[in-house]
Amino acid sequence: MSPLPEEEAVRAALTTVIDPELRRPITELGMLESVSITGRTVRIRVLLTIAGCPLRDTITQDAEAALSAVDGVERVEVELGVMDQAQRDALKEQLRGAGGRRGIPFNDPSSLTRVYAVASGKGGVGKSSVTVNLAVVMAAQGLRVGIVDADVYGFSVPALLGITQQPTRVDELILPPVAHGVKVISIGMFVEGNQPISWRGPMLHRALEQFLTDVYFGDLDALFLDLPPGTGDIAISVAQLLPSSELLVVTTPQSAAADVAERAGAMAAQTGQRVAGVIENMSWLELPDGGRLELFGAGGGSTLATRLSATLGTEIPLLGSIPLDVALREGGDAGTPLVLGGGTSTARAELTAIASTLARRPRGLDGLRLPVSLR
Ligand SMILES: Nc1ncnc2c1ncn2[C@@H]1O[C@H](COP(=O)(O)OP(=O)(O)OP(=O)(O)O)[C@@H](O)[C@H]1O
Repeated sequence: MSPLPEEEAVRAALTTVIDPELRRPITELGMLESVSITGRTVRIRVLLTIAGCPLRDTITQDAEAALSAVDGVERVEVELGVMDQAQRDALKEQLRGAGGRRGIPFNDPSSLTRVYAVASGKGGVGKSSVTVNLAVVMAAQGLRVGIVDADVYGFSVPALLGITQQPTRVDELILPPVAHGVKVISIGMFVEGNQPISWRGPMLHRALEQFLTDVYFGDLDALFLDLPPGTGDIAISVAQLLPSSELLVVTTPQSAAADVAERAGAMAAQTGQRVAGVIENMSWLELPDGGRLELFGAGGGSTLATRLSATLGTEIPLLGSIPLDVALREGGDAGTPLVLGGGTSTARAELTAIASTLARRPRGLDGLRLPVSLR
């Protein structure tokens, strides 16, 4: 018969129970109120941030599983409670840093998060599909990744990632849902059903500012912003609110699409943002005989990269060319991005290669920019 469970082992096991939204061990977040061991029975009391915490069952199950695996434990009882205001304040202070620092954490000089604003000239070129696949690949590679769906009129990121859960609010702090390892916030999570949004520029600016200030992303390696197509208010707000963000410009190979995308990329000359590169999507369709059908023509991506390099006076790379792939569209419809599935495909390989290139780019302090004003 195994020896009776020891408190040290029980507490060690609890460090593996991660709060699904905050993505940190419950033991570090002030959520573990008490542990008691009587013979082979372990009782713990866990404090949730709010009463209706949607992930209470996940936390309970994870704690039960972790404790059951401890030597000598035969019975586990998990009791749930709710933090009081003082405990919530302490948690918020811990998450935000001493003094409950407000402001956009990605602009902090110590932030090492690479911020990529994904832009396109025209709509429907696959900007959102590319964004979610890149983010999911990076998360699968072990990076901490977030997405802000800033495509206010055509928000689609939650559906592409299969998210139906609402963000949890801890007072004014918003905890983003996590899907496939990626923290996601979208304006679509704050509107009823499929309501159209008819906000004007200043409201959009404030909404985006609130996302960037009040949403707790924690330390991220990469943050993607899915912009609306074109060079509208949101693109300008992103440049103002996140001056160190870099643009990724998505286009199809069609020359007309590349022309429009050039305007979106060239905006960087006015905002002082960098362009991290061009991504060509829907580049060709692979035929059953192995041939390629260039449905939308050819060369738009490399033409765009060349022209942006000339306009901006710096080398802008074509990061990759992603073919049309039925599985990519199906994965989006099902909420399970293509890159998660098994099997091989050129689209998957290209997305993975682009994500690796972006993940390798260091974000040093030289990447920091001072805020610009375009008004
Ligand atoms: N490489 C691809 N192969 C097959 N289908 C694709 C590919 N890229 C995107 N699609 C499909 O094309 C449609 C448009 O893609 P998506 O919504 O990602 O574009 P978008 O540029 O973000 O559009 P918008 O900005 O107008 O919302 C979707 O149905 C998506 O599944």
